[in-house]
Amino acid sequence: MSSEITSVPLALLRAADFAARKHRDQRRKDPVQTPYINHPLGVALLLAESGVEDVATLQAAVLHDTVEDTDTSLEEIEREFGTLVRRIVDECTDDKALPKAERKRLQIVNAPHKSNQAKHVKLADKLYNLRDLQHATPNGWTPERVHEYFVWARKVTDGCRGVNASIEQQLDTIYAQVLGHVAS
Ligand SMILES: Nc1nc2c(ncn2[C@@H]2O[C@H](COP(=O)(O)OP(=O)(O)O)[C@@H](OP(=O)(O)OP(=O)(O)O)[C@H]2O)c(=O)[nH]1
Ligand SMILES: [Mn+2]
Repeated sequence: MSSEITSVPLALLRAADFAARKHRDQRRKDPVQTPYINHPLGVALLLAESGVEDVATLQAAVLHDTVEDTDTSLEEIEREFGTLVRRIVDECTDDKALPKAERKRLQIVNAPHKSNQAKHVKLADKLYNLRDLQHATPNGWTPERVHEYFVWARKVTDGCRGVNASIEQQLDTIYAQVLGHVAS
């Protein structure tokens, strides 16, 4: 299926349908328990609004949390969407078997070595989550935890710089608002 020539709308809607089914029982951590699917769709929308037209990148954005947060395997992603989308999703997937602090550290260390496409997805993922944090505090998060997420996200996105001026500008605006100075 993945090797068939397909239309852009079909490719994107297949990814959206797949992700919606995989995330169907999940909610965001905000007080109103927004459906989880709003997040990956919003990440892909941020990319499209920032001029990204690469279909594999947009599909990977829609699918980026399926392997990390649902029963989806990378083999399944490859079967449905091909090897390129699989690679990008893989690059955006934390190893949940590792302790949380190690996962967070590895995101900072590994960011500069990721592909251009994965850097796009990671930048938009963080932008979406930081905007969420500005609108509502996730259930159970202290102000310190929220602040730490901003500080950590900046370190990850610093390692992804140089791929999309629009998203990086939007991130800098948030960092200036919240952390008081822009990234160098
Ligand atoms: N800001 C915010 N985040 C929420 C909300 N609901 C779910 N999340 C998710 O929580 C993750 C960030 O929370 P953490 O405590 O740092 O990470 P963890 O859930 O993976 O342990 C993000 O995962 P992620 O997308 O995989 O990204 P990341 O862990 O790589 O940052 C984000 O998508 C919400 O209401 N607001
Ligand atoms: Mn995400």
